[in-house]
Amino acid sequence: MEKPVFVALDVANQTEAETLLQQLGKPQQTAVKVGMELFYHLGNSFVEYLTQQGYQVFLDLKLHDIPNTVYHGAKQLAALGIQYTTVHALGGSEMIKATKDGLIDGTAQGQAVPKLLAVTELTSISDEVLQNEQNCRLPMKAQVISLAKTAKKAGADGVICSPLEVQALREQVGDDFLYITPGIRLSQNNHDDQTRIATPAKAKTWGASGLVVGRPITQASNPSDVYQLIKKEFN
Ligand SMILES: O=c1ccn([C@@H]2O[C@H](COP(=O)(O)O)[C@@H](O)[C@H]2O)c(=O)[nH]1
Repeated sequence: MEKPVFVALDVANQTEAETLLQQLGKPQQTAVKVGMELFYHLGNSFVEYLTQQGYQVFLDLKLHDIPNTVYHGAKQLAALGIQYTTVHALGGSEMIKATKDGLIDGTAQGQAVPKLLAVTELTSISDEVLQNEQNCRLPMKAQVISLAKTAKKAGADGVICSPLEVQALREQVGDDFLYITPGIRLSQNNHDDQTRIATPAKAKTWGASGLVVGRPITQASNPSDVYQLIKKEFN
């Protein structure tokens, strides 16, 4: 089965989102990620529109709050018919478990429960920031592995991490877990605000379960060509 390459619809409004979707191709062959920019502007209705059109939808709101609040928030999100959503692993095992419970309780009977991905360390975070600003005593890879183990025990279906960490995660956390990786750049792209990056080919070699790609596609002169190229390189 083809592994998903989610296009991050990080655009300002519905017109821009629809233009991009038209360029990307058939909904049934397109996986999209809705993040805070579009969701805060268009809300649930656009997410429901995407699921009804047949897109595979990853709603990336990175929940991070007390367990009771994320439980009720996740319950609302599950009703949208999405396939994936996110919680911050740094919020701890009770928070992750509450998010999962909310997703289960909010999913209509007969529907699949959205997969819960726990964000480990954001791919924009460097080793330096991890040590000096987060005051973390572990190096990046060990910190990501530790968060992934916590997330797995708490019931998450996988993690968001950099491709740079996937090989070690597969060895230490297992193959029965999803490793979805943003921080994807083609060799000719600049890094933007990302620090832990890799090409789609490297992400494939290291065992990523799926990719998230934003600006390399959305800011390309031909987004469809770049999307197809990345899908081919990764699968
Ligand atoms: O650690 C993380 C978690 C989420 N993201 C999201 O992925 C895309 C990446 O966009 P690019 O333009 O390809 O950099 C974006 O929506 C982020 O919110 C991430 O980058 N890192």
